[in-house]
Amino acid sequence: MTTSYRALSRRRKLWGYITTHNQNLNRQNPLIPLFSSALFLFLIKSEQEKEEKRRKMAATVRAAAALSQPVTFVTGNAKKLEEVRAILGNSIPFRSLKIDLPELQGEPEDISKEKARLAAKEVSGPVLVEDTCLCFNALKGLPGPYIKWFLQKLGHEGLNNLLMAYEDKSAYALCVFSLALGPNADPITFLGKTPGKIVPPRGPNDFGWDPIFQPDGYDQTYAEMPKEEKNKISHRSRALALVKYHFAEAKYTFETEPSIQQ
Ligand SMILES: O=c1[nH]c(=O)c2ncn([C@@H]3O[C@H](COP(=O)(O)OP(=O)(O)OP(=O)(O)O)[C@@H](O)[C@H]3O)c2[nH]1
Ligand SMILES: [Mg+2]
Repeated sequence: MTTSYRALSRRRKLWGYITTHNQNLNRQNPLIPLFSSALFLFLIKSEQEKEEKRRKMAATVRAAAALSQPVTFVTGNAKKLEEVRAILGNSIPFRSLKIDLPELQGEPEDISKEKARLAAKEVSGPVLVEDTCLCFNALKGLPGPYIKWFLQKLGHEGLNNLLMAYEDKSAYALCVFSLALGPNADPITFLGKTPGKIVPPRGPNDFGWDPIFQPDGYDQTYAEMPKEEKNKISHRSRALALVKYHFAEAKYTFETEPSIQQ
């Protein structure tokens, strides 16, 4: 076991103190040298234990930050991947894998976390997934995570019709990213939300419900906006800003070469 310079000099000081005082005290009580040596050994031992603890803690932090491979973004949705690539650029080394994972029913965060657990098992390494919801305030947040199926069955017109009986057309787009550092790690979540309203479809029809969602403060729907504009204010970019911040703080290192974006 190696000993730090700080610990050695502390020990030298302590021994110096004990021997100087011993010379005076020895004359008064012959048991004092024995007692002071025991005290010295005790202090050294507890110092060694403290150092051992410090070393273990540093190793744990290093192990937590060392990932077996770059993060894999798992999604079955090519449009999502396109946006994630555009938003992240080269800020985080990641690769992608196209799997349409089964999805749990329930709250958005739980769905996203469970997706991450499944993905991490598939990949046997660190993964990033996301789950997107479109929530209508008049319907207390529904369709929410079930928007994919509502959109498939009802289309843009049907989604507008769901709100026909309500004056309140407000809605919000919610994105929940989950990062699992490995198959047995508890996923960490990052939420991004953009408020807006549901409108009759306008703009190109190339991504989901973009044509019927008009973000607050804008005259255009997501679909009508230039991609760069949507990526500045979208639910996805807001969640990814938190993901980026997390990576900057965590300073992960990779055991294999972090080849950027496959
Ligand atoms: O107009 C849109 N603008 C968006 O920004 C957006 N993001 C997602 N979606 C759609 O909303 C549902 C989410 O379901 P979802 O999160 O389960 O995604 P998914 O199943 O397509 O992919 P994934 O789960 O494999 O990642 C799916 O129908 C997606 O196409 C969007 N539509
Ligand atoms: Mg899905």
